[in-house]
Amino acid sequence: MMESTPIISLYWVWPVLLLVGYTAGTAMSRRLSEARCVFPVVGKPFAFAPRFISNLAFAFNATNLIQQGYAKFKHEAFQLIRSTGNMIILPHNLLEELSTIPPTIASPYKALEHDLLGAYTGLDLILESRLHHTIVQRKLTPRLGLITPGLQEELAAAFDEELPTSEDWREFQPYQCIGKIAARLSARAIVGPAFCKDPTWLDISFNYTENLFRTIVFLRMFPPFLHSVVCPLIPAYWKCNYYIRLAKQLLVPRIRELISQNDKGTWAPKSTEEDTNVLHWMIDSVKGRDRDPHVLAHIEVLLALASVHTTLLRMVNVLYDITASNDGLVEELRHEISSVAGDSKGWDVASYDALHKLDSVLRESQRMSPPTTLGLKRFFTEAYTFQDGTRVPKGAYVCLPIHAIENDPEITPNPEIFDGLRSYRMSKPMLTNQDKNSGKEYLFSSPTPITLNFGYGKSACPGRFFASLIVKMVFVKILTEHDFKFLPATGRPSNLMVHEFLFSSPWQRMLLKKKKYSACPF
Ligand code: HEM
Repeated sequence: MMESTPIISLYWVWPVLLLVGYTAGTAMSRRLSEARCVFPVVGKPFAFAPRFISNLAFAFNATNLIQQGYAKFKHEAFQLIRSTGNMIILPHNLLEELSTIPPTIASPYKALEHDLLGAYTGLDLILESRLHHTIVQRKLTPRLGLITPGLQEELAAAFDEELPTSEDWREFQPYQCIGKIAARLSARAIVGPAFCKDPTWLDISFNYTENLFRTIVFLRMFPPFLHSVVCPLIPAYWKCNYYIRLAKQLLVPRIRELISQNDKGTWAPKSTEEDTNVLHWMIDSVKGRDRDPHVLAHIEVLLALASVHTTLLRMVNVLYDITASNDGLVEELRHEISSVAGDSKGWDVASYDALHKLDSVLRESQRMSPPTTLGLKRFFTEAYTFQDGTRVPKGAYVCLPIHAIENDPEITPNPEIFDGLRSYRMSKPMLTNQDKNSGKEYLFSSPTPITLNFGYGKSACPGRFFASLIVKMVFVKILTEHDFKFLPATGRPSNLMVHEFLFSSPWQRMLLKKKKYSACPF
């Protein structure tokens, strides 16, 4: 399912394009962005470094540059340079105000579309349709209890098919195996049982994202005015478009059929296993321009983009983090699962909510290995002056250094140490409280002023509750049915950092064996 693509096929073209692009781009874009902002620039390797050198420095060293900027300008804004324009990095104290500026002025989705080069990757649909957001927020999240049994069934089948089942130690590649499991879990919720085992859908839902990131990582090496020239030369770009076409071929006939039945009043989703999925809810609720089978199929691909690799990254990192911790954490998590299972009559969505220690591990893992080191990304469609006088010009791309904030020793003591039960210890005194919301601010799925990986405020990730559920599901299963360890003489692999993104090595191997007796509660 997961192929590796050589990004560069016409190797001689690249040096020529780089040279032409950078010569022109340096002059143009410096004039465009630096002149408009008064904020200090961080990340120039030397005083008169041309823009392309600063862009390369950002591509290969972004995390350190952001950290340096944060250390130097903690309470004021600064700029970082990348090929697609300068970024204004705001100080933490502007978080509350930034998160309440209406999207018509500070747009999160224009920033996302800009980041993921929407015109080339198909992501520009999010500027026209917000259905992917509303459907997750209004339909999927309130129905997590309803879909939990189906997800558990899918997970059990995926474990049997994708992980080694031997009771002796066997090598496996966590990214590859868990990638397939994450794709199947997301598929069960997004496209439902009719398509969730379909190899074509699983291929699309995994490889569209892989190729999207290959395209943007490569394209961002070039100034924007060269993107339309460079793009057709990148195989990953063709693949992105191919996967969107393939998704339409696969899903459109079924969507068309259901829309027609829905229009005639002969079909509406019931509470059956078959109908409990995002695709069916969308068809039933969508109106106007979005009621187009091609748009709906495209939105399905965007939902796979939003959910598969984000949850995969968390699953793989949690596995590495708990394997690396030699303080009895794994046993403590197993004990928590068995005591929650023992205390409750059945195993349902509430049981996952009761796994406070596991929740704390997820949150700590995301603090140390987030998907991106920058967050609260906003594109300003008009100039704006913050209450403290910080002025952002029209057309500015603005964000917060969330990884630096969360790992600031003044906010998180000993931030370099993975302390799986850090949040659990803070929430524990409140857990006995009768108030259901008590301790909620320490949850993995709760954005707070110091935990910003899901965003913050109204535009925070609507899929975070689903993400929390399926990551916990995977760990309940793996902890109760398997033992795992690193290969001899190896340890926790480092994260791969490119631009502001953190990736996980796809080739890493570990050892896994199935326990003789399963204590899995589902
Ligand atoms: C650990 C996993 C995940 C992380 C870290 C994550 C993170 C984020 C972040 C940072 C945003 C942008 C928030 C902002 O604008 O400030 C976002 C948006 C979003 N996420 Fe997630 N997410 C995760 C999982 C999911 C899942 C599983 C789904 C779907 C079921 C999902 C669906 C979305 C959608 C629909 C948006 C809105 C995009 C837009 O505005 O166009 N996410 N997510």
